[in-house]
Parts: sequence; structure tokens; C-alpha cells
Amino acid sequence: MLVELKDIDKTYDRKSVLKNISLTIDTQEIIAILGGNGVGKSTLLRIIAGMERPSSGKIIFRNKKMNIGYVPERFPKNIRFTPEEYLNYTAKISGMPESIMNKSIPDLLKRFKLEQFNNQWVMNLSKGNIQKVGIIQAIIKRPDLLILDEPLSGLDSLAQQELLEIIKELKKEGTTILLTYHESNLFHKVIDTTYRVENGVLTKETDIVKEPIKLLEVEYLNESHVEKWDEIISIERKKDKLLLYVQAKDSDKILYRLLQLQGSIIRVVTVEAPEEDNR
Ligand SMILES: Nc1ncnc2c1ncn2[C@@H]1O[C@H](COP(=O)(O)OP(=O)(O)OP(=O)(O)O)[C@@H](O)[C@H]1O
Repeated sequence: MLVELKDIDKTYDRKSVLKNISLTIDTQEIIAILGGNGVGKSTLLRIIAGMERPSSGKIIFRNKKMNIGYVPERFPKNIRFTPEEYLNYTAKISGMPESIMNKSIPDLLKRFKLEQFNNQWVMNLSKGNIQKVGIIQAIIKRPDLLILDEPLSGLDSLAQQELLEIIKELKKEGTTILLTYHESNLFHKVIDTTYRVENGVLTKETDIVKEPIKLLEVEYLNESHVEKWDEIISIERKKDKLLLYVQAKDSDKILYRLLQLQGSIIRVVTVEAPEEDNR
């Protein structure tokens, strides 16, 4: 057990938002908290991150000095530093050794394609790029627990893919990850446990059957045509080919659309159950 929530209630101005929530988070687990708008997902994440107190209930952390990385839904916008200055500054404050800082900050700026903005203030970047700075800030310290509130919002598909890869790497290194998202299949393969918040109550989704996945390999097709299709779990580019992963039940529909777009289908294969993999 890394964190345990016991009977957490949260009330704002007599409005009950979270009711009697109990949850155990294990080491190296990736947990998704899903639910409609305004159901209390962000409130729950803020409570676990220690940014807000519950009205009643208890949170027990495995150790008192747990390193938590938290990326809010909206990262503060008014930062008058360049991304690198800001990340160096916050890493220094959190006591990170310079040798690690000097390697991991330029590395992550590059992975998220932010090096090109190194002569601009964070406040002048786009929403997605500001979000990336927030994500980097939370992950450079290799947290025990990483909390991401809607990390996909505002990120383009390349950055989303990069984030997915980073999440897999962090898990391998021992990080536990808690996140929320809307309408995306991107995380489907890496999520260990999904919970839903509804009317303030948290329930575990136990009956999600992991469906077989098909890989569709296509040529002569622009990624922008397909990246908005909800049925696509993930997209990879390999030279001039696109590798599309879809649930088996959606593959005929997607193949039909690809042919209409004059894409050339190279192969269609059923890949094994969509568990954590080493692609
Ligand atoms: N500081 C606050 N003061 C008063 N009410 C609040 C506060 N923070 C959240 N709320 C209320 O609590 C409820 C849950 O909000 P929260 O942001 O946690 O929901 P959410 O599930 O994250 O929503 P979304 O998906 O739209 O981000 C909302 O009705 C919101 O108005």
C-alpha cells in the first residue's frame, strides 16, 4: 500500500461533493478516476495531493516524506521565466541535485519539443505547451506518486504519445500514477484499475473485459485524418507508415474509412491482449 483513503467526505458550502470515499493505492499501480463534469474528480486528486483537506476522513501515506508530483487541470499561466529557467528554479527549490537537473531537464524539454521555446516566457506559450511544462515539473523529481488531472487536454497527439511512453517508463521505475481523463482510449493499455465517481461516490470498474486489439498498418495516409477518430486506441508512425491500434470490434469500420481516404492497407493483425507491452 502506498496511500490509503478512509471514509473521505468533502463538502463545499454545505454542498456534499465526495461521500465516504475509501481507496487503497498500491505501489506501481496506474489508476484512472473517471466521471462526468463536476462530479468531484479534481477535488479528490487535490485531497490526495495534499493541496486540500477533506471535511472528514483520513489519508494514510506509507511514509511521511512521500514525494508527490501533481499537475493540476490548469497549470498557472503567469510565469515570467523561460521553460528551462522555471524548471531549474523549481527543481532547485525541491532540493534536486544539480547533476540530475542538468541532465533530465534538457532531456525532457527535448522529448516534449519545448527546446525551441527557450527564449520565451512560459506565460506566452500556448495552453498545450504550458501544460507540458507542468508535466515536466512534476516528473523531473521522479515522484513516488504522480497525480495528473486531465493531462491530455491541450496536448497534440505527439505529446500525448510521449506522455504515454513516459508514464510507462515511470511505472517501470516504481512510480504510482493517478490520473483523470475524458474521452480517450490512449491510456486503455496501461491502466491497471479504473474507478468512477458518480454522485460523490467512488466505485471500482471490475467488469471491464480487455478486448483483443487489432493492428492496422497503412501507407500513404496523413496522421491528421485519423487522429481525431475516437475508436483509435493509439497511433504510431514508422517512416511513411501509420500503425493504428483499434479494438477488434471497430476494425472493419476503421478499415472501410481508411479505404475511403485512399489509404493503402499493408496488413491487419490481431495483437495479443492489450496489456502492458514492450512495443
Ligand atoms: N474551492 C471550491 N469551492 C466551492 N466549490 C468547489 C470548489 N472546488 C470545487 N467545487 C465544486 O465541487 C464540485 C466538483 O468539482 P471538481 O472540479 O472536483 O469536479 P470534476 O469532476 O473535476 O469536474 P471536471 O471534469 O469538469 O473538471 C463542483 O460542483 C465544483 O463547483
